[in-house]
Amino acid sequence: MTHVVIDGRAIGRVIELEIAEQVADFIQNNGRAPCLAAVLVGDDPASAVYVKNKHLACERVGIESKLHRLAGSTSEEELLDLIAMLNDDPAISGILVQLPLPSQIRSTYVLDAVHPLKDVDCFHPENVGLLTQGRPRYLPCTPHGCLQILHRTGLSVAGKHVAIVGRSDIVGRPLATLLSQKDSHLSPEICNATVTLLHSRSKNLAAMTREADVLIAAIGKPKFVTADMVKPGAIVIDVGINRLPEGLCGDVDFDSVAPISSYITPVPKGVGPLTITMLLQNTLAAARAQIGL
Ligand SMILES: Nc1nc(=O)c2c([nH]1)NC[C@@H]1CN(c3ccc(C(=O)N[C@@H](CCC(=O)O)C(=O)O)cc3)C=[N+]21
Repeated sequence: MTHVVIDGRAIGRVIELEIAEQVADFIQNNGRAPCLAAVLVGDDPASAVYVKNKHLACERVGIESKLHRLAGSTSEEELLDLIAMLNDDPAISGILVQLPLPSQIRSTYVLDAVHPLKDVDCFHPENVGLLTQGRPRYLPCTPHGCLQILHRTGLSVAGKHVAIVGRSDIVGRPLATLLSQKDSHLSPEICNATVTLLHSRSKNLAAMTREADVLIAAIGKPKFVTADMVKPGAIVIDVGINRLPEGLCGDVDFDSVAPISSYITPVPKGVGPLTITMLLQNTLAAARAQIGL
């Protein structure tokens, strides 16, 4: 079967052009640019790459970005103090606390402390609640990236069986919420899915993934999804980013799965770049929200 390898980087660049135009309008009307504050605690090399990619993406669309680098030994209280300062600073539109945080810091406490209007990750319970009720303030970046990939490739999930492997608060669960909702802000084709949310305790996992028209892998296990788990002709979206000695790889065994898929996202240059593009969109939305737009 012929399959299409979806170019997430190219889709991201198209959306960036749209965002750049809106950022230019915002600057013209308000005399200043939206500004993202990124907080990086410790020196995890992968986190450093992501934060740098986010900074470069902000530059491309005209969003300002300020990086706050804290030592790996930073206390929860010190981090909360910084967040309180960023919450109160009218020059800051959005706040991103890069995960994972060092073990002495309780992520939940810290993420709950970010002002809901500045919560560009959509991790705050108020924003998760709004999302769940179908009236989102912000969409979480990686799930939104997956929706955009489907939408901009002209694919549909309406009425189809979507299997998501992985129930994380950051990807799997919000994605299941969005895809199964009655309405979509993007298009009627990107909602109304029948969603199966699979996880480490699921029995007969492969039997269920094989039933899926759209299979989304977000479990953080390198090459977990193999050809025998995929229905021929399925759309396969790989959210995983794993660092192996031989390089980056996703949660899908690309070489065996690609030939039986109809559409598949690669790693890198699949969902990853879209995650960052959607962060830019949320930062612009946050800047607007703060001036009551
Ligand atoms: N508060 C918070 N928000 C996040 O959104 C968040 C986070 N913490 N912690 C880590 C994960 C992971 N994540 C990625 C972002 C960009 C790429 C990305 O740019 N990927 C490129 C390549 C990157 C590379 O070379 O490593 C690609 O797939 O082509 C990947 C993964 C955001 N996350």
